[in-house]
Amino acid sequence: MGRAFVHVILGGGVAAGYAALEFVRRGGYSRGELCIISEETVAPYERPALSKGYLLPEGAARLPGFHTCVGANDELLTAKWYKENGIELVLGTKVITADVRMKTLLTATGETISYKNLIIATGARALKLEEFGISGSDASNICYLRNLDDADKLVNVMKSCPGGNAVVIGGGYIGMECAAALVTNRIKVTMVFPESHCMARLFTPKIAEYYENYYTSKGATFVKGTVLTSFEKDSTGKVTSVILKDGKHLPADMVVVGIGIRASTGLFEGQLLMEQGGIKVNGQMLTSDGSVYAVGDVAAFPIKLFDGVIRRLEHVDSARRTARHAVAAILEPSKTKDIDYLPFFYSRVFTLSWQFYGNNTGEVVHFGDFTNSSPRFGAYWVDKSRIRGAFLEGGSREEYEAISNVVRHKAKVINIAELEKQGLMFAIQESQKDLPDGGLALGEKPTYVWHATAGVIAAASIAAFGYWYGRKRRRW
Ligand SMILES: Cc1cc2nc3c(=O)[nH]c(=O)nc-3n(C[C@H](O)[C@H](O)[C@H](O)COP(=O)(O)OP(=O)(O)OC[C@H]3O[C@@H](n4cnc5c(N)ncnc54)[C@H](O)[C@@H]3O)c2cc1C
Ligand SMILES: NC(=O)c1ccc[n+]([C@@H]2O[C@H](COP(=O)([O-])OP(=O)(O)OC[C@H]3O[C@@H](n4cnc5c(N)ncnc54)[C@H](O)[C@@H]3O)[C@@H](O)[C@H]2O)c1
Ligand SMILES: O=C1O[C@H]([C@@H](O)CO)C(O)=C1O
Repeated sequence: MGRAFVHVILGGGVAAGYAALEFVRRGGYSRGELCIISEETVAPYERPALSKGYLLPEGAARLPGFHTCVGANDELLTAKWYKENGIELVLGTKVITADVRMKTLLTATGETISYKNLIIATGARALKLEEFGISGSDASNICYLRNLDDADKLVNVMKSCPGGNAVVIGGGYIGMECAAALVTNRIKVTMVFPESHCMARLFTPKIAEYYENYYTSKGATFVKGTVLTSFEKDSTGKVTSVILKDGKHLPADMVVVGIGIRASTGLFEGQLLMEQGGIKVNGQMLTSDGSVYAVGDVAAFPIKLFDGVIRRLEHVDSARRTARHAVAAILEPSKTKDIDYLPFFYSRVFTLSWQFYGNNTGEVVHFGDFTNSSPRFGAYWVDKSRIRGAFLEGGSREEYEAISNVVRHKAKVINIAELEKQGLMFAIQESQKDLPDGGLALGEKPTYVWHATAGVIAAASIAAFGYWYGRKRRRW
């Protein structure tokens, strides 16, 4: 007993939403031929909002305001939009087994759904402390953050302890963004993580120092280079303190845990080739099976810019673009080249905002002002005399565009000391080399605009003179 669709998108997160919009934009299906199956009970939404706008003390983001694809300044895809576009939303439905050979999916409700083309967009799940041998993280005041239910729990727990103590476990993206949100909600925050500095996956010690000093100035405390071993709880089972490896007790009215994710590949292990902890795909996002594609957090795909190295990226821009690419490959395979993706990560905490492009490999060259309270600083990563990665805090749209360009074009670096001196100007000047007339200051009009304007003024002046002279002659 079940339904058959031409295209099935398995998973209802960010990639699913962007894939659905691409199907509609390309008109590549008929009503009833496309469905999204999602364990979540709401239509795809911009997951990044959950650790930012959703946690604001006032004017917090709430659905339907952040359904996809508003995160990319595109259409708001509400449940009504899917209905209007003939896309079946099978929500609140977990797929429990997949049969790639038979092209069928079995849902927890006992339905078998068959497909011609499958896009796997199952994303990832948050790692639990129990997976590191630490029990008790199911307490009512311990919060993880992956989906809307988690975010609602986090908001409720936060509201239950105004002015209280929060311990944040993990110094990565979730840890940093939730810590900033907790401080903004006037909760006292202590962050605990095993590395010597925050965001160890991406930040240099110098960059990390800036953010740690900023957080400390906002009242946060860092306990670095250690891990928790257990929780102390009261008679109701609520956590009252976090016990660290060295025996230290951190008082806690609430705990937020952000210790990484695992890609949700389980349904397809043994059926599809895997790599980098994800489902391996080619430049068309096609898996080792000719009818199955994988996108977003779950997909391990070749990064052309890094000479085809297979990477699994856990970021929203990659989810959006790989999703669109898979739909293009399904609908117009002959016209769809291999994906040529420039890895792009970003974060916004407090009033700070940074962007990173490329790969953080090679020699690091820092630039800018690391002291200012309204900061503008960054770094380049240089490998074999080429820019491989670039980071900028507090840039303008044009400046972010400039650093993305030097990474995309692997800009040549002759002299490291010179690069350090030029700093951001290096990226701006390099980017202007591609513009007409050899370049211009940021925001200036290209010369050809001035030439054209001068031409129009000159022609108008000659015409006016001729008219006046003619009038004068006639009068005479
Ligand atoms: C709190 C938070 C904030 C973030 N902020 C940023 C940010 O600022 N910038 C950034 O670049 N990235 C950010 N990310 C990462 C970004 O959200 C992810 O990279 C992106 O969501 C990946 O999209 P996806 O569609 O692959 O997976 P997801 O968005 O996780 O969607 C997967 C979907 O599949 C469903 N699913 C999984 N298994 C099944 C199953 N068996 N049956 C049915 N449904 C299933 C899930 O319920 C979910 O709906 C953030 C992530 C989180 C959690
Ligand atoms: N702005 C963004 O791009 C953004 C924002 C939020 C989430 N995300 C994504 O969501 C996912 C989850 O983020 P995350 O912060 O959980 O993962 P992460 O990988 O960014 O950070 C995990 C952190 O957990 C800590 N850790 C690891 N093992 C631990 C242990 N046993 N005990 C204590 N601490 C431990 C480490 O400090 C590590 O930095 C990631 O894929 C991330 O890319 C991205
Ligand atoms: O990409 C994102 O989407 C949400 C929000 O912009 C949606 O409105 C958010 O906070 C991001 O970082």
